Amino acid sequence: MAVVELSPSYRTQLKPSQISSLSPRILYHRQFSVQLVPKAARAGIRCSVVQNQVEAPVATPTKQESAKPECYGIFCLTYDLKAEEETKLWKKLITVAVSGAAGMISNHLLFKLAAGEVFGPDQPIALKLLGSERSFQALEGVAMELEDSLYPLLREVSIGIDPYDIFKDAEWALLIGAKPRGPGMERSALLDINGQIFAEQGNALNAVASRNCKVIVVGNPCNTNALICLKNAPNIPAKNFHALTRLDENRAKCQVPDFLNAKIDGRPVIEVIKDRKWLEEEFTEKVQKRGGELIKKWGRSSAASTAVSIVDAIKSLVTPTPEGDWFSSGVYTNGNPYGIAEDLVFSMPCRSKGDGDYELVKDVIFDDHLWNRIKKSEEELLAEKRCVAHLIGEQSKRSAIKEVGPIGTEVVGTPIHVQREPNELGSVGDTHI
Ligand SMILES: NC(=O)C1=CN([C@@H]2O[C@H](COP(=O)(O)OP(=O)(O)OC[C@H]3O[C@@H](n4cnc5c(N)ncnc54)[C@H](O)[C@@H]3O)[C@@H](O)[C@H]2O)C=CC1
Ligand SMILES: O=C([O-])CC(=O)C(=O)O
Repeated sequence: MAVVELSPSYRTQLKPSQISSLSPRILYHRQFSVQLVPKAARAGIRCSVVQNQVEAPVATPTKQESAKPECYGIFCLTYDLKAEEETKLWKKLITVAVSGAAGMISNHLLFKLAAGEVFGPDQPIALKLLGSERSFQALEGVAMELEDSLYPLLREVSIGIDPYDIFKDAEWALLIGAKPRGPGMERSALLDINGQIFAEQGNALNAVASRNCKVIVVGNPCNTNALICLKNAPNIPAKNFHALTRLDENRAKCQVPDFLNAKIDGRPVIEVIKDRKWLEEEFTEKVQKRGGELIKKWGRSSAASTAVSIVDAIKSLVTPTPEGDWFSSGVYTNGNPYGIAEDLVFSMPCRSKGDGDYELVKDVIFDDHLWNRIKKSEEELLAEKRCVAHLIGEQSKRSAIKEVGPIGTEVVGTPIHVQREPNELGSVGDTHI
């Protein structure tokens, strides 16, 4: 393989970290005889590799370009892919923002995103990573590991702690950054700590993200955090906001799928598994308590399986749902067919055409047992909503806006101002609801 020598003048344009990480990437791209164009681009520096040479770059920074946040290390380079047949077929670059990027879940997720496991092997990706002040060094570590992984599809990485920088033009925002619960805690107890984060990030998305940005809220309690987020982002359709409830679907499937609607060998589960008590009590409770049980064992909440469920949740939106199937996602209840209170984020059966959007499945069946549990979840979410009235209430930009639901229903956000009662969140369930 040819070794590329960087000219001294080129080196002077780069930070030491960039120089040390340049060669492997260049060598990699050399294998495909790709022309390199450093994304100096941003700073106006250009160079190309032709026959083992790197042209000395010429720096021509412009005012507008230098105002942009700097991308990380080797990712300050982008490549002109003209020479590469395969990459000619690649789709247009997408920008994915991830908050809590230095945390446990992201540590699994980011590498799946960069590898093409989520958006596909022909989808180049720019990752914009949001951390907190405390986690900034760790965030740099994450970016270094992404560099070292040499993912061809990963075209850009930026890191920062200001959501207004990091969410700029984001087409997907995966909001993971939030405090996890510890052993013995209820998820709803995180509301006081985490709710504010999602109000701020909703505001930032509203100001700078793509107008059709798809948002997946993971930080707990994810349903109510998603509600807070969407209420603070009225410029983005409420339908674009999801709470990650997919982990529970996956957990349920690993025990036994939805026992009323699912089939085993073409026969309804309840005909095959006759033990109704097990289905109603043990099965449901097992799924419900799974997160807490794992925290007891690990001392921290699920990370790898959560990352997998985020991948599943996104893939369900970007690939057509197979005939007769559906997936679970926490979505805004705006004209829902199941009679769930409007103006909540509630897990619903969804289908997608693969365009990032979804429609609700209207004919899922419930029995009294399931219906009672659903109603308890609804009560719990209504109580959480009352607790965050100050984050979604009168100050909320969206609450003043009349929205038209998917089936033409007009819904007006109705802020409720109720003081938090100490035991109001006495939780009935432990599932993402
Ligand atoms: N919806 C679901 O199915 C699941 C949700 N979760 C939730 O996901 C969240 C994150 O979990 P982990 O990654 O395990 O936690 P973690 O503690 O490992 O990582 C969280 C990261 O977020 C950062 N952070 C905190 N505030 C931030 C802010 N305002 N902006 C950007 N970053 C910020 C922290 O510095 C930390 O690096 C928790 O709230 C947890 O309860 C966890 C598992 C499943
Ligand atoms: O239980 C938690 O706090 C984390 C989580 O949401 C889960 O594992 O389901």
